[in-house]
Formats: sequence, C-alpha cells, structure tokens
Amino acid sequence: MTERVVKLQSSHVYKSFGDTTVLHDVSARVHANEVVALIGPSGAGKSTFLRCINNLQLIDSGCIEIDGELIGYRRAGEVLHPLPDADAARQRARIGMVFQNFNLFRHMTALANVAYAPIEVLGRSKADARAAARDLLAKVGLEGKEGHYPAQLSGGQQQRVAIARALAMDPTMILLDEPTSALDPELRQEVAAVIRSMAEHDRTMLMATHDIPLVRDIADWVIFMVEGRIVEEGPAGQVLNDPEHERTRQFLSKMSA
Ligand SMILES: Nc1ncnc2c1ncn2[C@@H]1O[C@H](COP(=O)(O)OP(=O)(O)OP(=O)(O)O)[C@@H](O)[C@H]1O
Repeated sequence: MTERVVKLQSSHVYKSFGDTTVLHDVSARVHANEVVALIGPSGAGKSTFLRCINNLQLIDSGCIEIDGELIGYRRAGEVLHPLPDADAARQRARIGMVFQNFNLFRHMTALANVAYAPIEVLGRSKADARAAARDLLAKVGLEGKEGHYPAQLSGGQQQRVAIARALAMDPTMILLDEPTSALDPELRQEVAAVIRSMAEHDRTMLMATHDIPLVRDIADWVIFMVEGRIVEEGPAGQVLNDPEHERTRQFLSKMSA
C-alpha cells in the first residue's frame, strides 16, 4: 500500500456570517490523489468550506494549508495577515473550482473556454494554450468537440469542459461543488468517470455533493458535516455502509429513501 500524503490540512477553522457561525472548529485532512466527498444536509457549510479552501472567502480563525502553504493568509511571527489581493488571486488560480452549473463562457467554443485562463491569467501564448486545451479536452473524452459552443454540448459534456478548464491551470487540487446535480443519471456516469480518472492521474479531488450513488462509486474518503461541524469521516465504504454516528446513519437513510 502506498503512503498517503497530506494534501490539504484544515485546523480548527471557524467562519461566520454576521451572528451565524457556518464553520465550527473544522479540522480535516485530504490526502493526495484521492477523491474526497464532503456530504451533509443543506446548509451544513459544505460550499462555504470549499470557498474558504479556494480563498474566495477568508476564514475567521484556524488555518487551512495546502501542500504546507497557508491559504488566504501569510504568517508574520505569531500573527496571520490576510494576503494582498494579487497574492490571493495567484493562490486561487492554483486551486481549480468546478461548479454545479458549469459556468462556461457561452460565446466561446469548448477549446476557447479551456484555453482562456492560461492565456489571460498565466500569459501563455495562444498557440501553446490551445494545444494544451486540445490535449485536456481529449483527456476528458471530448476529442472532436473542440469547436462546439456550450449550447451544442450535453450537460455532461459541458461539465467535462469545465473540468478540463480547471485542469488547464495545472491546479494543485480541484474542488467540485455539486458537480453532477444538474445532470441526468447517464450523464452523471461520464462526469464520475472523469473525476475518478483525474485522481488516478495525480490530482486531488474534493467534492461537495448530495449525490450518494456518486460518492459510493468514486470516493475514497467521506467527510460528513452537519451545521458547520464535522460529525464523522473515514474511508467511503465504512462511512456509507457502517457509519459510527447515529446522525450519519439518519442522513444516509433519508438520502436513499
Ligand atoms: N455569503 C453569505 N452570507 C450569509 N450567509 C451565508 C453566506 N454563504 C453561506 N451562508 C449561510 O451559511 C450556511 C451554510 O451554507 P452553505 O452553502 O455553505 O451550505 P451547504 O452545505 O453547501 O448547503 P447546500 O447543500 O444546500 O449547498 C447557510 O445557512 C447559508 O445560508
């Protein structure tokens, strides 16, 4: 068995909006090259946690580290200072994010969607970025669709373009927020296969999802959250089949009802 390397470490993370504490002492680890599923009822704080990891939102206390690098802050002695905007943006660009509704540029082809950020953000040449985009589209099974606009693609294909677009920035890890919820069951399979294969190819995938069959199919590890707290985590088979906590059991039986 290969050694599991910690990719992301969240330690005692708190996040509030006004008087509402949305993340409450969240400590978790995500290991490299695994598919990790973040599950829990609506409002549990799953999306907020992803947004904090991606540095779209700043945590109030605790810390998040990816590959040992602090997210959102820099350390000066004992004190943490929020990163300047440019550094925060650079950090964000290295963490891929894939959303429920694909968020593709509607007026651009699949190829142009994937090549856009490497050209505009990383300053790659158009030729290089387009060649890389072509390879990435092939990797997610979209060879021949390079010239298609989002409206000419199925939901599953659009989501695969969105995954290729995240990969184009050579991200250290990819966060997915409900990646299959807008898809029909057969299209979900395509996206599930792509997410799984990315983990087989040295990518770390952390996805918030209500799609328990998806979790069962492709997740290595499951983190179950309720009301901003982690209730239970463990290997996917164990959490799904033999959860330790009553709250997890109740949630899973409701989801499969
Ligand atoms: N920008 C914000 N301002 C105020 N409250 C927010 C903000 N973002 C999230 N919240 C609140 O934080 C809580 C957690 O929301 P979040 O979207 O993270 O949960 P979730 O587990 O992803 O839910 P779902 O499964 O429905 O997507 C909710 O009560 C939500 O209303």
